[in-house]
Amino acid sequence: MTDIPSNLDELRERIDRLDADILRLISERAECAQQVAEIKTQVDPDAVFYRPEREAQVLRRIMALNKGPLDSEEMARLFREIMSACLALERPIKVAYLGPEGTFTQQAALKHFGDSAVSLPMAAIDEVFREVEAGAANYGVVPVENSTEGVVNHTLDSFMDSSMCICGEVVLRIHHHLLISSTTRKEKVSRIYSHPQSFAQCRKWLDSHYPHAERVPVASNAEAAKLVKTEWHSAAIAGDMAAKLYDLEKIAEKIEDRPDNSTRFLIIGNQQVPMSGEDKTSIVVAMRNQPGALHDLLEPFHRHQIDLTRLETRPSRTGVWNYVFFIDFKGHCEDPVVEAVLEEVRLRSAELKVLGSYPVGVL
Ligand SMILES: O=C(O)C(=O)C[C@]1(C(=O)O)C=C[C@@H](O)C=C1
Repeated sequence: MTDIPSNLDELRERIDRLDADILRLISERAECAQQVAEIKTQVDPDAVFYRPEREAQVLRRIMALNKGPLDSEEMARLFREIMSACLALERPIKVAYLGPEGTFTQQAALKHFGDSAVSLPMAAIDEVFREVEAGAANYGVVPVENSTEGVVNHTLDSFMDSSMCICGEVVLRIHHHLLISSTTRKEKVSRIYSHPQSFAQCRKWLDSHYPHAERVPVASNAEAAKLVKTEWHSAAIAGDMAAKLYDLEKIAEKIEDRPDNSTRFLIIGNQQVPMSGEDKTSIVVAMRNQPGALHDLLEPFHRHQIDLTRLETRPSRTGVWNYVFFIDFKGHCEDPVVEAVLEEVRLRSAELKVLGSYPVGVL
């Protein structure tokens, strides 16, 4: 590295020069993205501009190249925003998410697509699916599992009736805060609003700090934050986005019982994503109703040493006491080993649907 001056004025001059260089380089990068868009449109008039596999590769490369002093995740977040702006220049994209505004799902959507994506709040998970199916949004973001509370059944069920596929995943650390408005009397909090999952994730903390407060479940954390604005004796449990959106004060931060509390979200769309080098595949399998069927189904994964990352059971909608399995595993469906496993599983099951292969969440 070149010598860094120690005097404040000189340092600021140096920062100004570096900023001018960064500006020039970002603009040059944006011009490249515009040319990429031109080539994509020449090759295919219905080209898809958002390329999840390429974005994952760019972010992984930046993280591997980074030598500090900024943390690799921090650096990747900066590049996430640069790519988001470049993509918006190529073709702005619309992303439907489980709303209202201020939910963790919106936070996940912005984490994955960056601030330049247009995000559209939907009232329910199946509306997110419908919005993307109808073409009103390019992609959708829905929660699928929480490390404390388990699976989001609505999301799995929606896949059974939909032709949508999975184009990506994003994992968000969930931090809950106890929030009040400027009119709330802190010492008089007798009612707390939140989403049932958030109550469950903060149960122990609430039992020891607010054992007598009434816990009122509402449809979302953002809804809880909104209600608190008008009540002097109420508080809400919600995240940073809702706190900022409704201008609420945090009287207790990170009150979740488990410090590793996180939620995984899926990106849905209608595009098959090529290999990125580190991928996952999600399938749904209907099983024949016979002894040992589940063992038979999983055996090929074991034999080919494919890592299962999740196995979830849901009742099938087509027959009483029939079940379907949602299986996630490491690998891409275009990989010959995975192809062979899927063929074997297909023969052993009543029905198999590949929901998608997609890059393992980078950020
Ligand atoms: O490589 C591409 O296909 C691009 O469009 C460029 C770019 C980027 O900025 O790096 C932008 C959007 C895509 O989602 C992926 C990458």
